[in-house]
Amino acid sequence: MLKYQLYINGEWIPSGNGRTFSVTNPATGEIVGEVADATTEDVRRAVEAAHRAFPDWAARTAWDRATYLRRAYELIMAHQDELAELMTSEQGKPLPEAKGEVQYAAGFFEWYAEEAKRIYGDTIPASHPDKRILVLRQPVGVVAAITPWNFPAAMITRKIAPALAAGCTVIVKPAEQTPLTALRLAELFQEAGIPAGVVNVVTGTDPRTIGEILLRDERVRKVTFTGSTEVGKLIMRQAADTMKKVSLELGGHAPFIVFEDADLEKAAREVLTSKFRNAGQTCVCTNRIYVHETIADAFAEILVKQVEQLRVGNGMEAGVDIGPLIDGQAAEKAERHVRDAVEKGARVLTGGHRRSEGDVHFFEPTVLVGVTDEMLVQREETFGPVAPIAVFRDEDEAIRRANDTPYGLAAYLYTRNLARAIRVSERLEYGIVGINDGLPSTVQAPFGGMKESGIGREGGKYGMEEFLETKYVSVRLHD
Ligand SMILES: NC(=O)c1ccc[n+]([C@@H]2O[C@H](COP(=O)([O-])OP(=O)(O)OC[C@H]3O[C@@H](n4cnc5c(N)ncnc54)[C@H](O)[C@@H]3O)[C@@H](O)[C@H]2O)c1
Ligand SMILES: O=C[C@H](O)CS(=O)(=O)O
Repeated sequence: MLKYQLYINGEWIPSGNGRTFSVTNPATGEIVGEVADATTEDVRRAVEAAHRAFPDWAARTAWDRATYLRRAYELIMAHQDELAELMTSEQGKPLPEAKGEVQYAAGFFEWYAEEAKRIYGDTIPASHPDKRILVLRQPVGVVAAITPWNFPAAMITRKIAPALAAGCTVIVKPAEQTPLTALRLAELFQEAGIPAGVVNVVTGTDPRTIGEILLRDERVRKVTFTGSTEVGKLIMRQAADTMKKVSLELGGHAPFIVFEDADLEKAAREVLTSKFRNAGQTCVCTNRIYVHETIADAFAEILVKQVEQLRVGNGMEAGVDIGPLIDGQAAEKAERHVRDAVEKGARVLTGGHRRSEGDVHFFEPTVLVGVTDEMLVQREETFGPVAPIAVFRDEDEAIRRANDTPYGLAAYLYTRNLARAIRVSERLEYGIVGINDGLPSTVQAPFGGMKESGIGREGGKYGMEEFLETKYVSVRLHD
């Protein structure tokens, strides 16, 4: 069983009170790790370490910082099999998905090792002959990064790679369900030679208190949070007291619109990819499927055939497509959404059953038809393997219903009509739109949401902006 301490100021140290907490495998219920349960003093020590390390790290050249990021990329890739198994053991996703996430996570270090060298400023023609105008881009400072359990590696590297590239230092607080991957990554950052205090990892069972300390400390100049909209709103309120910059990657409720001219087999494949990745536990998973009324029955039949090929089980086993849900609450929510839909008139074409034993919770991949917008599944993020199909009559109706949600993270549509694809993608109120593409996420593109799905973007050149301040320097030339 893996045992980890806190990683603060380049050292591995126990919690101030020696307390630890267990990490369990959601597929078996077995304890797979024991990690330190940080005290308030430990968190303050991490902030102090990041604060002290910042001036030197910020003063290094971008080329110097880039060498560390590149080495981190190479180390993550060299350990991808080990990291994938560790991830599956604590989060449950099938091993091939875990390996894909590790490669995706490493990709942010590869991308930002290059992007570090392209943090350009400006000179602006002055309106006064004796003045010169310079615009500098400088690192924000100490960053607090709070991350979720569903992507234990990528949600960390998508934040800290640009932060380090910009010259910031970071305190990472991973989810209590999946700290092992974060701590193994910290070992690799240490091996890459990233200086003490530049990256710090604190783990704990009291995220509210840890968050309050990080948000209250004026030395922390930026908080970047990925998680539920509810907690994101709290973080945003807390950040106001010391005017921290915020990046919030929050909940989603993605619609997938299948138009009457779609290739039904291909459209069903894209819906399947988007809906059932990580057992439906991704923020960009399709949550609502709107199918044109003329093709709804044929589409549902094809989707069911594809869904019934999916194998549910322990993600460590070859051939498993759907791993366990993270906990009993997740299984209860999926069950509640199916029950509510059926009570209000929906029909289950496949799946619909929870398989729970002790702390282990599986949920069959499920397809519902006859879904209407009054049902919970159409109003709340399911975060589970439930695919509800509703029908629509025309394009305007589909767009109106797709936009009728407080969320605005990802949306999808399938059509072979180019004009319609562009027209609809422009009218969808979402930060990410997939046209005939159920898996748009990639390191070089901006990832993020509108409305209550968040603020800011991660990935690509846009992700660097979140960790930079813009400084205007005016120079008067005196004789
Ligand atoms: N937009 C994205 O990129 C993205 C990515 C992954 C997950 N999510 C969203 O996250 C949710 C699921 O993840 P989750 O269950 O880990 O979310 P969560 O909000 O419960 O937890 C996220 C992180 O915040 C911490 N946290 C919890 N309460 C806190 C508090 N009061 N103060 C400070 N930190 C606190 C947790 O320990 C964890 O590290 C879903 O809604 C999903 O859509 C969004
Ligand atoms: O759950 C949210 C992640 O951002 C998923 S993705 O792999 O980036 O699409």
